[in-house]
Amino acid sequence: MHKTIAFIGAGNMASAIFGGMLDGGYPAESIIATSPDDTLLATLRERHGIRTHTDNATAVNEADVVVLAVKPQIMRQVCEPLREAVQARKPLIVSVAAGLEATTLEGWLGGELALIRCMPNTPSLVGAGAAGLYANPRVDAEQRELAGELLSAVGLVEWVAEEALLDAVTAVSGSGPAYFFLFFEAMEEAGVNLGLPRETARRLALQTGFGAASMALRSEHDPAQLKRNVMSPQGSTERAIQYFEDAELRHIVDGAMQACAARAREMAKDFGK
Ligand SMILES: NC(=O)C1=CN([C@@H]2O[C@H](COP(=O)(O)OP(=O)(O)OC[C@H]3O[C@@H](n4cnc5c(N)ncnc54)[C@H](O)[C@@H]3O)[C@@H](O)[C@H]2O)C=CC1
Ligand SMILES: O=C(O)[C@@H]1CCC=N1
Repeated sequence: MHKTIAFIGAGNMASAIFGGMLDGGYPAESIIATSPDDTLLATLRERHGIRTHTDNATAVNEADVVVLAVKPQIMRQVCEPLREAVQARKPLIVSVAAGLEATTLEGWLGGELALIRCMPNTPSLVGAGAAGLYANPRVDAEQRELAGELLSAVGLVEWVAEEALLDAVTAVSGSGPAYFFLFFEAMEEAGVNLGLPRETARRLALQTGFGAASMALRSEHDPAQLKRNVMSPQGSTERAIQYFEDAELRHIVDGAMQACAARAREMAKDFGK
């Protein structure tokens, strides 16, 4: 018997998760999505056959698991009206919101709850997600297993022991897809500058990213060794890697990820009031 999962908010992240779950065989009738946007909900019903509601409390009343997937900015105004429904039913709560702390969410939802904070990413849509999960002390072993199972249907799941580490997960994998998309954009542009047709440059860059990640995931060698294997002595790769090192790419990556994690911490303050 599949648990009924209600996604409160049916945007990019929620649809990436339930889209991946549906592809993995999760029954459409066990998934509910909510949004104030009727047109979006009609599209989701048509495309996926899932159930939808414009009223969030109605969805909570039917759910075993409630996934909070609205923007952090509006989380409070979405959670507070759900107090009664949530406290009556006590479903497992899973928040995918960046920054917002478990105790803040419990407060908005009217008191102590089994709550899992999850930092997923959008490649969940193609079953290649990577998510960091933190369970508050009220989550029991069965709920932990359930959340792990749901998210592992759409990719890698890594549990973290301390809630604060979710800000680091945000910097690595939550926001990470955007870094790679930026890199692909830059590689495509450079390929065009070198004379390739844009579509060719794009396909080659994307396939190379996919190939490098697939290979590294399966290899017994670490990425540093795999990189050295591509660098023939006095060859072309050596020049490119030297250019990256001289331009302090590692320092740039570290700075960008520090900034990302710092913003996640700030968001807890800005939107957690
Ligand atoms: N986009 C990403 O790559 C990631 C996003 N997240 C988190 O996921 C959450 C959602 O982000 P996105 O999906 O990107 O945003 P989005 O803007 O695509 O989706 C938000 C959805 O909430 C709906 N919504 C607005 N008001 C609502 C209400 N009162 N009740 C129910 N639904 C309502 C909107 O219709 C929209 O479909 C955020 O908290 C973000 O921090 C986490 C990891 C990655
Ligand atoms: O940019 C954001 O705030 C969200 C969290 C991780 C990815 N997107």
